[in-house]
Amino acid sequence: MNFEHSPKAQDYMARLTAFMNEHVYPVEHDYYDYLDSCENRWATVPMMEELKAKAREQGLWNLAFPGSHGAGLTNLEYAPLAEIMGRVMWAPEIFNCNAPDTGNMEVFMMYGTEAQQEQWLTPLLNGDIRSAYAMTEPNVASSDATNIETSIVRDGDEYVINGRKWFITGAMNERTQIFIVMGKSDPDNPNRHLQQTQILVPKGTPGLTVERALKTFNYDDAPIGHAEIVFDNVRVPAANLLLGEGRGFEIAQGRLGPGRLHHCMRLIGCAQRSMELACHRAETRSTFGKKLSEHQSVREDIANCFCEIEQVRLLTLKTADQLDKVGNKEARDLIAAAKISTPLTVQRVIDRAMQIHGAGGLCQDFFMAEAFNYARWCRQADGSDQVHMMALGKQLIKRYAS
Ligand SMILES: Cc1cc2nc3c(=O)[nH]c(=O)nc-3n(C[C@H](O)[C@H](O)[C@H](O)COP(=O)(O)OP(=O)(O)OC[C@H]3O[C@@H](n4cnc5c(N)ncnc54)[C@H](O)[C@@H]3O)c2cc1C
Repeated sequence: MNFEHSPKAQDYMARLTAFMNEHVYPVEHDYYDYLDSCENRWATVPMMEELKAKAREQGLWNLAFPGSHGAGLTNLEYAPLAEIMGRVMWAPEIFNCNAPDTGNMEVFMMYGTEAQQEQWLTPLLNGDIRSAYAMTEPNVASSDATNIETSIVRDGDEYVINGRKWFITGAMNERTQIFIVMGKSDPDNPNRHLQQTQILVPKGTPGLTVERALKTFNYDDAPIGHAEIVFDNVRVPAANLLLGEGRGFEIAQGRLGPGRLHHCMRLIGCAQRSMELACHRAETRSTFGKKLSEHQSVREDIANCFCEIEQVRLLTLKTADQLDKVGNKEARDLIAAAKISTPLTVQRVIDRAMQIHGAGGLCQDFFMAEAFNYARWCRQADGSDQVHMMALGKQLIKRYAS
């Protein structure tokens, strides 16, 4: 096993770190100040557009795609880069590497027609528009995609869509132009994995309403956001179908391999930065006659942070390597293991770092509180922990029981 990053990855890591040091960390809080003072929290943040232009100029753009659409990095090479971006909550978008757009771009790459790619993939790759992926519904347990109730019904040359979705990331943002919507076109099909269909709904289509922004632990994640949206007799041309009727489940499965792992990679960046901040804090404040860093329990907390970060980083790197070598399907056990372990572990690491910071660790002056929120919601987004455990456990029992 070679634990060294490739020369190409090392080159990108150095350039990305330099970019973060020069252009991102110094304005990290300005970004939030702008959002707090602007009139529309869902509008484009001018600073973001300036940073995107700089990143693109420096070739730090579309780093997530192994193929010809981006920098041509493997998943293994991308992992340390996503970790570096994950150190600032809003940084991935600067490099066009943010969720859910990377996952949605992959959907267009894998399943889009040429016309769909030209209309939606090209502007997404250019960072000119944003996109949303609409599957989860408030009225059914959406962990089980076969529960989805939104209907997609053919009517002549069109499809008619009716349903309600929530937690749709990106739907609040003014630049989001396209919704990839999962619904049922054949609810009575005895094969419950052939009931679903995915279809493209452009923003502004009559009957599509963004009703409200949802918050997690009171974070609205502006300007991206997570929204509740309604489809009321929304009509789109039949050409907006993705892949074909009844193939929605297949697309959902294909979409989530790398996307799930990208969250893990970014979360490791959150954890690493939290640990580093905790070390700094512990060294610079004192209680009961000695530095915090000299108290045994503080050293233990920091040591445990390190141990746990190493564990999930190695797991994530191994999973990325397997994704490159054997693909999504064959690497699914490791993807599940990383998806189960990383958010929970990172949550624990950040929690320790917050504690070492005292009351300050819980407030907006440090990035830990928002990062904790991110780790916590990653235990639901892209599938609840329990669903991944169910699938992984089933596979393992099948493999080892006989
Ligand atoms: C911030 C955020 C952003 C999101 N972004 C998007 C998005 O862009 N698009 C989108 O479509 N969705 C999005 N989601 C939704 C996410 O994908 C769903 O929340 C997730 O799939 C779970 O569905 P549910 O919320 O309906 O939970 P339910 O299906 O109601 O599950 C509730 C709980 O039941 C338990 N459970 C379920 N199955 C099992 C089992 N087999 N064994 C044991 N326990 C079980 C688990 O504890 C689970 O948490 C987002 C969620 C969050 C929090």
